[in-house]
Amino acid sequence: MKSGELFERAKTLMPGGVSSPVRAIQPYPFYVAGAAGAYLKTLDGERLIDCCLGYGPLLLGHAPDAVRAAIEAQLADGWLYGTPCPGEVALAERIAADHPSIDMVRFVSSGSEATMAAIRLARAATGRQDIVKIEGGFHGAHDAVLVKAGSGATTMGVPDSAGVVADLVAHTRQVAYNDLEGLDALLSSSEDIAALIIEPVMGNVGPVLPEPGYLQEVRALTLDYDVLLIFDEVITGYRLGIGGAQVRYGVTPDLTTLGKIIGGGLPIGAFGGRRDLMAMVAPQGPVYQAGTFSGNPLTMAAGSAALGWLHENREIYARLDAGTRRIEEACAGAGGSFVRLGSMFKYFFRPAAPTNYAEAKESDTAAFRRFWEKMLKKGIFVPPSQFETNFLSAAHTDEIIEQIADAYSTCLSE
Ligand SMILES: Cc1ncc(COP(=O)(O)O)c(C=O)c1O
Ligand SMILES: N[C@H](C=O)CCC(=O)O
Repeated sequence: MKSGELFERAKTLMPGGVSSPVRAIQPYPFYVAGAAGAYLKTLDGERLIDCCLGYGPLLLGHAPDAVRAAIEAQLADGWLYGTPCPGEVALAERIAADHPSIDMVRFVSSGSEATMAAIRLARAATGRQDIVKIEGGFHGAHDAVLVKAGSGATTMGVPDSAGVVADLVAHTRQVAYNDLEGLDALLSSSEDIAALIIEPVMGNVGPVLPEPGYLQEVRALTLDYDVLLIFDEVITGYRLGIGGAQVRYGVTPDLTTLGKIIGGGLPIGAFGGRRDLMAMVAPQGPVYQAGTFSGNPLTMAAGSAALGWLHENREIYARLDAGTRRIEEACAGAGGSFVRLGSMFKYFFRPAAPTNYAEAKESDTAAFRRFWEKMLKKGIFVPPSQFETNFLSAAHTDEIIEQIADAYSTCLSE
């Protein structure tokens, strides 16, 4: 009950008692005393298998040796300089080499900052004002993208935030995922569209997967209408393999946003793209963007260590893909739908796998909540929302995956 007492104190000090809305599990969230490998240790003395993994960054699991060693080595040399550090050049080289779309990159401190800056850059480069986003796509918590946003905005039932200037969101147009006709109609309806921003695989309402050919056609349409294509790979970057969704699907956007995994578990974001576009970013160009903690040496060291490890251990992608397949098998016949891609997965309380936001929202969220509680009692922590993706990490051994599969099978049949 230590967590319950702490949450009571927290609620008097922080809105909802938390630092990010999705964490406000009712009646109270568990507080974490420590984390290692695939496990969280709660303040109440429980040991949980973690399938939330910080909402995606921890592809190597908690506190992996390779990343910890890099952080410790950097700690000895300080952790904030306010001048360039060698680590940012190394991480930029790695990211540019891995992503067909990225010639140059700017580091920021969160995925939200990355998408905000990428949109500003797209507007500046095209001289146009509107952007198109996908219904249910989540690109962080800044004004332009808080319209029909997924993640906590859907879970809490407030898809549009209070306090957002109506004139600004009037420039954010929406289209359903996997709807090419709708996209074509929207792009043809206006000459003031700067960019389409899209999670290539939707990660904040499930996962929801692209239908065959969808992303290729999105690229073709944006080229036809001369609209910039921004892939938001904050979740999918390095999660779906080296080079993320753009390599997996063979589609090269104009700009890419990254975050989560590239920081090795420390706060990060990045946006990158073609040289002619990135040359517009200050101080090289007129698009202002800045940050005290951007490219800080600690995150750069952690990020390079994580990405270096992934390069050396690429076999984990196939192993984790087999892992989510094993969990899928355990859910067969339970009446809902299982969606998975590599180490991303979700069981939807809806008979057919959703193809877009509207369909995902048809899921039985009360049934999800009952299931979530049963899983927690069995020692498995999955994100506390039907609309957040579950993850596996390299620390999830085949034995641990078997335990997860067993828990799914039992909790869904009870
Ligand atoms: C696809 C996507 N884009 C952007 C963001 C924003 O990233 P951050 O939480 O680091 O601001 C997130 C997650 O929050 C995300 O999942
Ligand atoms: N879905 C979000 C990011 O991917 C969850 C993180 C948060 O809102 O705290």
